[in-house]
Amino acid sequence: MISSSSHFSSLLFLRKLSHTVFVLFRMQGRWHLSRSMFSEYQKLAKEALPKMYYDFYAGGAEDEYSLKENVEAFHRITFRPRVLVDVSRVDLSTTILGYNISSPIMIAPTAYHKLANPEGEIATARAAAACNTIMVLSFMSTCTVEEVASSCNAVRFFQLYVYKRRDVAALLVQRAERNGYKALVLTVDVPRLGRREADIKNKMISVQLKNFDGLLSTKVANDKGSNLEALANEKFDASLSWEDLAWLRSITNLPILIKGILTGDDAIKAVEVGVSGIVVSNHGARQLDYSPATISVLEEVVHAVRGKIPVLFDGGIRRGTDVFKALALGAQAVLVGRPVIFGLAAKGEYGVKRVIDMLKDELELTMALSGCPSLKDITRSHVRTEREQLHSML
Ligand SMILES: Cc1cc2nc3c(=O)[nH]c(=O)nc-3n(C[C@H](O)[C@H](O)[C@H](O)COP(=O)(O)O)c2cc1C
Ligand SMILES: CCCCC(=O)C(=O)O
Repeated sequence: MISSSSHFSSLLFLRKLSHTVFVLFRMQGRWHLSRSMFSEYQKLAKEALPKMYYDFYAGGAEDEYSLKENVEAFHRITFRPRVLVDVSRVDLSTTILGYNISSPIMIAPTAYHKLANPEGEIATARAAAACNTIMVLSFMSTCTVEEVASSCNAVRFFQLYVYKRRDVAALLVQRAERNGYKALVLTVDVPRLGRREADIKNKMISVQLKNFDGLLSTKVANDKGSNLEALANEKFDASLSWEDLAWLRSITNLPILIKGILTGDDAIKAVEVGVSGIVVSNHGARQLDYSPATISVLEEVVHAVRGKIPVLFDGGIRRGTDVFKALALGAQAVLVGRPVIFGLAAKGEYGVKRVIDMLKDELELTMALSGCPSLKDITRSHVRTEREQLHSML
């Protein structure tokens, strides 16, 4: 059904498979969603994608307990807002490893963007540049390190998996360094791939990745289950350990961040081996099911690190209020995974930009309503965790 209004040149009411009704409206030659909520982008992505790809992007490991918890644990944290603070200007800008970005919302490394949109990681990188934020390019990207580097001037970090073929990892690190990537993000929570049951049922494909052309084959084709799982279990080096950080440091001058820390103990080890930062992450609940919701362990990690290195955070960020909560509990910035992919699948580069802008707008409003004109004004006492709520009832 199409109608028009005095405000918008045209309106399109859509009734989705679920019971939600929302409105697409055309303004200044572009289509916009009336309520640009994550769930609406997720629905659009679901409709746009073949089931196999949607399930790969959306899914988690086994019972998907952690997948739900990553999101729901945020719902159990409430605010302690302050009033009568001048919030006529709210400043979201920050600095990560010395790079200025417009807000503390970065793009997490996620594999296979061309399965979501033909432009793949190039579209995502251009959106990152337009939003003036940092994109972490996945080791398993479908566009090459060089293609993404030459597509835009976004500050880019490179995520690293270490294959048994260490020479391949070393070569990719050199290529990233040569092409202006500013840091390495070593992902440490995939000695083997988690059991993702939808991918097993769908026989998820594993395509040849251009980054590895002439080096090794990443294409697996059997019909025994997830080809991606077969690939990871064949190629990834499950012997990788803390000692190997010395090897990594010996082959690069880039700062190294470790992604996949969930305990204070491991955070202390990360500080000891001299990395430049850590990312508190359970890999979007795709690896070890029943690992804790990441927001529930952030504070433990922050305490262990004692301000020695920056702590970044990912997992379950769907709203600006979630970003605020993570910052209040000590994160320097957050990374978002699925929201970016759903934006990309629904509307390409524009969709990624919209998703990031939506989170930024929501964060700005949350800061204004909590009495925080800048990020440094956000403190631990602006939130109330579930534990604190339970204590106050005793
Ligand atoms: C489809 C998909 C692919 C991913 N691929 C990678 C990857 O290649 N490397 C990596 O370090 N993390 C990968 N991750 C994990 C993300 O970097 C991030 O930890 C997670 O998505 C954050 O949770 P969120 O999706 O709830 O924002 C992937 C996550 C998803 C959903
Ligand atoms: C084989 C690894 C695939 C990318 C990844 O890290 C993920 O799907 O979570």
